[in-house]
Amino acid sequence: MKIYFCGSIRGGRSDLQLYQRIVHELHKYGSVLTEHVGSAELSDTDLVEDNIPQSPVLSSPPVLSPFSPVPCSSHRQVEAQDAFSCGSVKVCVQQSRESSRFQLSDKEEPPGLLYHQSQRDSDEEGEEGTTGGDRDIHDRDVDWLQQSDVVVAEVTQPSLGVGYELGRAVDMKKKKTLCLFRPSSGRTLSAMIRGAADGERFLVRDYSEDELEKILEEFFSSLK
Ligand SMILES: O=c1[nH]c(=O)n([C@H]2C[C@H](O)[C@@H](COP(=O)(O)O)O2)cc1CO
Repeated sequence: MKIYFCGSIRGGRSDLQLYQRIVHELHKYGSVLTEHVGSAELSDTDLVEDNIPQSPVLSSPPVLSPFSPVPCSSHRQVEAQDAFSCGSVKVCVQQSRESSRFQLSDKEEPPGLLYHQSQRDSDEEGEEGTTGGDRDIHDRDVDWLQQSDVVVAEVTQPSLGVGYELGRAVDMKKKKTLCLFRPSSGRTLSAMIRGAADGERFLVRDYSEDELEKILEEFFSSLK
């Protein structure tokens, strides 16, 4: 069985470790065409001190100093001077090489407040060194999508690429698709994904990480 796994790359790599677990698990059921989605080489979550987050609404950056890492796989906690209240807040920030972006963690993120670094050139992100660049990545992935027997997507971290792949998969009439979403993230899944669920060919499953193996087992045994 050929499995196409979708997970965020340029959309943000905060779920990388989970993608690795999913890819590992999917190997039990077939060959995973998009193994690279779980590759640690496509991410770099090290906090670089000269890349201090800047608020788009402030003339000077908030004062941030590195704080000891919290027991959170993909974020670091920093203490930040809150320029709005003049108080001190603790926030989790994330920076990945793919997005060059700092983002407040899901749990602590006030609505609409994100600290962004400017994006790097797109050819520095995702799969580097692909000779034909983004065109080759796109064409190869659409080809793999067509070849695949099933699509499994982790959709908690929003990603344009994953959304696009799922839209294309819906149009490939016999493609069975499982979308996995973690409500514990505090996010709300796009209506364009949840609303596409038909309970048969396109499934959307809310889950927690400890249910992963069981859910995949159920999904793949339902295909037999
Ligand atoms: O370098 C890449 N390689 C690649 O295969 N993709 C595909 C696979 C992923 O499921 C999806 C991720 O999209 P995005 O990068 O917009 O988060 O797109 C995406 C990129 C970068 O956009």
